[in-house]
Amino acid sequence: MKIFSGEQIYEADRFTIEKQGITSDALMERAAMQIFNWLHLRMQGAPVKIHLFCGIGNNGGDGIALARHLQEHGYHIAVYVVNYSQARSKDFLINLERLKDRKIWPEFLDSDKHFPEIGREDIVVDAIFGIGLNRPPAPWVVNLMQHLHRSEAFILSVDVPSGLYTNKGIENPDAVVKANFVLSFQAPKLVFFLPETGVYSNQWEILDIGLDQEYLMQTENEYDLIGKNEVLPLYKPREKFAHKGSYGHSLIIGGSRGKIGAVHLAARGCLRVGSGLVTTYVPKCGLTPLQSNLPEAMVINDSDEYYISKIEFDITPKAIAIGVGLGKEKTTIRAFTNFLKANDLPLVVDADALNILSENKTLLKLLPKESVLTPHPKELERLIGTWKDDFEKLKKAKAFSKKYDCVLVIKGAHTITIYEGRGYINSTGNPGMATAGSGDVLTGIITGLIAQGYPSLNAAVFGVYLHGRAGDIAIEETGYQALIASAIADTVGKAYIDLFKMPEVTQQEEPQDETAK
Ligand SMILES: NC(=O)C1=CN([C@@H]2O[C@H](COP(=O)(O)OP(=O)(O)OC[C@H]3O[C@@H](n4cnc5c(N)ncnc54)[C@H](OP(=O)(O)O)[C@@H]3O)[C@@H](O)[C@H]2O)[C@@H](O)CC1
Ligand SMILES: Nc1ncnc2c1ncn2[C@@H]1O[C@H](COP(=O)(O)OP(=O)(O)O)[C@@H](O)[C@H]1O
Ligand SMILES: [K+]
Repeated sequence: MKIFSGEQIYEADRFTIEKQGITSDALMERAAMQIFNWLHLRMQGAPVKIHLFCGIGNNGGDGIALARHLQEHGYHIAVYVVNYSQARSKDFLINLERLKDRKIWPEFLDSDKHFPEIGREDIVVDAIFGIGLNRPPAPWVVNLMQHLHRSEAFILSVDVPSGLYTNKGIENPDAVVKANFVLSFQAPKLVFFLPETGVYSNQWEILDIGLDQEYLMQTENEYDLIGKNEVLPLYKPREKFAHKGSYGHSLIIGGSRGKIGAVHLAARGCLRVGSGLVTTYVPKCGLTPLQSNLPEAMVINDSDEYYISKIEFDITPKAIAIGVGLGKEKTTIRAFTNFLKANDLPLVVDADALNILSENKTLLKLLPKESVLTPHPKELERLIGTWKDDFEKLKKAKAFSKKYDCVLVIKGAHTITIYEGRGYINSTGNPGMATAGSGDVLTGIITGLIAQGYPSLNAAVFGVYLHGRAGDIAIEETGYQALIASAIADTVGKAYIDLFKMPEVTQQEEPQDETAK
């Protein structure tokens, strides 16, 4: 699903209004109607008090129009205009008049002297600022936001949590509404997925307000949200007459004393994703545990007992993973450097191999084209330096990916894969996956996909999706806390099967055809 910038949404607005020959307030009416329907379906007329806090722009206009619909359906409402500016938008004013015509008189707030009382069981609609925020809110508006939070009422934000910019980070964490739910128009917003801003949108849903499909299809976007629909076209089916050689030989290089498990987990993910053959390359101490616990994987031993000291093998893998459990012994750094100088096979680089690259940046030039790098946030910082906010992080990540022609997989709650100036935001996964070794499993999965012939970018995007989906399916049995990395690997099969499951359709009563009786 495409994610658009603020400017693109405004442009889509203009385009739609012109092409469909409608007024801008008709579009606002659609938006308000959609929110009303959403709420009405869930509340069914319940006598809960709904407090609507409306700014003076179009976000506020949506709130004011929503208030009218709620009132018309008998809901118990209180409307407040958060009067932070005199520059009221045209459609806000139109809707304010419509409200007054129905004898609803909003309370105007313009200082923190008299904030209304809000009960814990009430509902707050936050329509203070939308995507038009362009400077910090006034201190009294910040106090109002805190007042909303203190009430502990359920907060439903219209379009975005008020106080979030669409194109830059947060200046003051108190100046953003923490929404329990966000109803966003037409397309998800990038801020829902970034770690600093995503925490303000606990849950979100998209409401289709009928913006022009042609515009939406043709407009080039920088970020995509990756779900089942996006990965299905990447999937490569298995051929009837295939043999294990058809699906690639993966080599996983890593491990050190006490960290052989990381290689086991990567190899397990690699096998489960379908790599035809998997060989691990580990120090001698890894031989017995690997052979006893993961008989499907082959083992090549380094000459050193505890650390990788020389990377030499006589197989020709289709893809190589390097770094899991590797450590940073001097001898290992030397071995890794010599390996990079000689290697031209596709690489997935993780963990300590990334840290070695960060400390020896000249080595980055030795990476084969389209190598996949899978840093978690700390490893990313070591690679690209610090950032002032998530937007700068993405900018730096794109520059880095371009400079070294690599696919950068920024791991997190919503892992973002960066390549050729574009970002692919993953939609699967859960907090149960914040567990030791889950990143190692991902490394193995991506490597196994490359070995099967997936191009690096597709392997990264698809691999991240499958890994997250496996985690989501696995927690149905384990819950968040008890999920462990090997279970993620072992559930990859179910994640594949799930790709081809149709979404469950709720049974709807067919309208009776009288003539058929
Ligand atoms: N296609 C869609 O998705 C549709 C979207 N719709 C809705 O429109 C919303 C966007 O509306 P919007 O452009 O009027 O901006 P909004 O966020 O209401 O801000 C109001 C104005 O306040 C100002 N301002 C900014 N910061 C400020 C500050 N700190 N303190 C004081 N003032 C500040 C700034 O104006 P300025 O003063 O800079 O001229 C700004 O313009 C969108 O989120 C959605 O809810 C639907 O109605 C229809 C279809
Ligand atoms: N809250 C979360 N939601 C979804 N996925 C998560 C979450 N926390 C971690 N993950 C995923 O788990 C993996 C953790 O990787 P990493 O930090 O390298 O762990 P390790 O080094 O222990 O293997 C990443 O793929 C990340 O995206
Ligand atoms: K809002």
